[in-house]
Amino acid sequence: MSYVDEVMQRVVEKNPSEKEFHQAVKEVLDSLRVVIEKNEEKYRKDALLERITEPERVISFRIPWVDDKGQVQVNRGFRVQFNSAIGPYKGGLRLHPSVNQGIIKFLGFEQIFKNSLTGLPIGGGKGGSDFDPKGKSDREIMAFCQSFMTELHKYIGADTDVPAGDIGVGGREIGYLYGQYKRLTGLYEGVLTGKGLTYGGSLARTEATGYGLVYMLDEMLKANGKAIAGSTVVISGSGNVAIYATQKAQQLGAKVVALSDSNGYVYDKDGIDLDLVREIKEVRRGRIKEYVEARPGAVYTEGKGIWTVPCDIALPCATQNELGLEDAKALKANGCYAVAEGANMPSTREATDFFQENGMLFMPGKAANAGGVATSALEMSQNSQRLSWSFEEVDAKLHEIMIGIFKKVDEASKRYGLEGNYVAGANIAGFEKVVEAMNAQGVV
Ligand SMILES: NC(=O)C1=CN([C@@H]2O[C@H](COP(=O)(O)OP(=O)(O)OC[C@H]3O[C@@H](n4cnc5c(N)ncnc54)[C@H](O)[C@@H]3O)[C@@H](O)[C@H]2O)C=CC1
Ligand SMILES: O=C(O)CCC(=O)C(=O)O
Repeated sequence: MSYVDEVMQRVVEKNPSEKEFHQAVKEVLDSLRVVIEKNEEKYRKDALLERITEPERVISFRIPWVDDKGQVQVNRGFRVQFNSAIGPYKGGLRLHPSVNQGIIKFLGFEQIFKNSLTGLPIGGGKGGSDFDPKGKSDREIMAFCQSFMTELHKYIGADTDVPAGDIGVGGREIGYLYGQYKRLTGLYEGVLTGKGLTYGGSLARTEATGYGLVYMLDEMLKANGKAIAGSTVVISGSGNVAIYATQKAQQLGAKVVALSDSNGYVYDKDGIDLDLVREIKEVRRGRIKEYVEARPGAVYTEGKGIWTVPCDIALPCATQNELGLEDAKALKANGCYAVAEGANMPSTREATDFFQENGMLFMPGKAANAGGVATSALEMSQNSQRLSWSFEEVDAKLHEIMIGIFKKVDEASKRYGLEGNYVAGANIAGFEKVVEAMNAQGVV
């Protein structure tokens, strides 16, 4: 059996029931076959793949908090500190009822390679809880965040592990988490990113993941003789990533015709009114179906199905495995030629293979959505310098970083004779830097 297959088998045996983690590891290891085969014995002797697929540390803890009725609730919290070869652990916190150890491990594993691709000194980590923020009052959100940080603060720090937002964690939650960290430690330091602008946040971090996704899309299209201007775009989700991807795509001349949330999707043939979406989602914290109340020309459909809306470009920006094989086929049948992932692992392996086997351009999340974490690293730099850069300065750096990531991904795919396979390019280029750093630091 090849070394890659052996390790894959062991990952499944050692982590039963963590199916998203298996999926993420398999995708990376399959891409790395061409690299590993060149020096299989050395990698095997160094147990390199065993080390890279085993988190340095998995922390799991109880989060008790009191709801508005006076009832004590108990959630489970996680922080997976996956790999610190190239810098302090860095990655978001997710609050969603689906969160479990396998999901946090898949996200932490992806984060290692994504963070490596940014070119910045950040290792991979991820955390979260099965707490459901939907329908909770502000006070309940604060009580939960304070209890979460009461445990988490023991394991994080500005130079050791720097969490940020992810699904269910935005500016409000980061504020409550930061306040509690400061209260417990007495430290005013850049221990979290995505902070508010009045207490150490960076301009353009809110926009960064969505903007970065569209900058990456732009590079991929240009390299393949196409352009964003004049295209029709479908974007899933209506949270942080989806909103700012919509904004940048519109600025570059695209028409975004659909957005969704976990209940259903809206189709607006005249183009999405983003101010209205922001009012519903960012101010009212409402549901996307409220959109059609103010835009009678738009149509709301309950349930899945957003990928049946005809488009040139699809940007999945909601959650993992939201786009399966049948969705991929529907996109292709309706003329879609490019997919770039704003979410982490939103396309199933079958869908990804379909895109690649059917001549569609496909950029995986770990390259396409790296602008968020890259700008978090820029927030860390500003915190260390005790300076704040202008929006234009941060945005220009983000743009440059996304262009750089595209070049690395493209170059790595070509070096292995896999031109146009950006999945392989991203995994290989991300892996190479981490491995070099791991080798330099000995058996750790
Ligand atoms: N916020 C960031 O900076 C980054 C986020 N990401 C990824 O982007 C994705 C979206 O994250 P955010 O926009 O930050 O979160 P968010 O909480 O602001 O928005 C999440 C959106 O996805 C939808 N959603 C969640 N679960 C769903 C489900 N099961 N089915 C359909 N829709 C669902 C929600 O309704 C919401 O519209 C996630 O995969 C996240 O890991 C990736 C890189 C950075
Ligand atoms: O900004 C960060 O540190 C993390 C963003 C994130 O969670 C991600 O890249 O998936």
